[in-house]
Amino acid sequence: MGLLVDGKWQDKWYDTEENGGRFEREDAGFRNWITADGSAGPTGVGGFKAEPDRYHLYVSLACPWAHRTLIYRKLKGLEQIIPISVVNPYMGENGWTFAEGEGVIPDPLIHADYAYELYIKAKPNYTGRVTVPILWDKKTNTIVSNESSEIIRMFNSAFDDVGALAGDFSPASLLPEIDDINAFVYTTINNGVYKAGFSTTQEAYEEAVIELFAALDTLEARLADKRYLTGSTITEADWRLFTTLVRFDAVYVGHFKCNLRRIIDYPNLWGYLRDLYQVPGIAETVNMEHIKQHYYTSHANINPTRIIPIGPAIDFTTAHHRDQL
Ligand SMILES: N[C@@H](CCC(=O)N[C@@H](CS)C(=O)NCC(=O)O)C(=O)O
Repeated sequence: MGLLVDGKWQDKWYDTEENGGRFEREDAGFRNWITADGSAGPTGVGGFKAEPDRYHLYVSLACPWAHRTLIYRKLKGLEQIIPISVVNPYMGENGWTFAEGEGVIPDPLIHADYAYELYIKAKPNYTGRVTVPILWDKKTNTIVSNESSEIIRMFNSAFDDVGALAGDFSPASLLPEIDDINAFVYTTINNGVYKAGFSTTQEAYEEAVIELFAALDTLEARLADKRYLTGSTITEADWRLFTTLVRFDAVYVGHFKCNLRRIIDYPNLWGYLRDLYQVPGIAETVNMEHIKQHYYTSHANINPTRIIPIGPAIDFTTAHHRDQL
């Protein structure tokens, strides 16, 4: 685990000392957008037109942020249009690597051993953390974006005229509501589990866990009479919540000490999670081996023995009956 400083790799864990033991996530460094006509998106520069076989996506199957992009790639039928590479689940002193392992797909473009090489190739003096997902442009040899929330918005519509499947998970009419839910879910849940797990003081940990479970309680109530977060259709808000929920009982309860309750203890959230998991194509994007291996072996300060628990035995495929709502 580390970061690049002026294009040089440094092996360093997150610094929580300045914020009373609190983990603070750094903003992503590459924020351009692929658009249908190549014009600039909401941030960054233009020049990234949606074209088949121009872009490459680097992901970790363990990472909840990268998982969002894999879900959209699947649902929008972008598999032929945007190929992927998959990093090794173990993130050690060199950060993410393409070291051989089950499920790893090496980098066909610059044949990188380490993900940080892609960042240096894109920007030789890059300073910042080396995170996945990474959306790469083969034409200009650079990173278009390393911000998952923006990559999924691109995947949602930019490729619609070049072979993507129909489907809009952030329709204009629901966008304000989706954005509100996203902001709440990001702070309290998506990033909340990390704030709990990476905190280095009791106070910071408790603050995060209490906020996290209050948020889960709120969503449990919301999902009592709504099949999905905004109502009867699946939106981006659901997919963004899904990638955290699907990891929760296997990893966040034990490894990140988010253990007031499990997702299976919440009848509505548990049914909702199974409902989303059973959407065609989604189960294939969930790799529980990579998920468990990554967390339990990569954070030696949290789990020094690197023992991976064998449980819990969870079955995401049982009937959910949420279609009756
Ligand atoms: N804001 C980014 C965050 C991505 C992120 O933090 N990914 C994690 C993996 S789950 C990572 O690569 N961490 C490496 C590090 O922080 O050094 C996004 O949503 O795309």
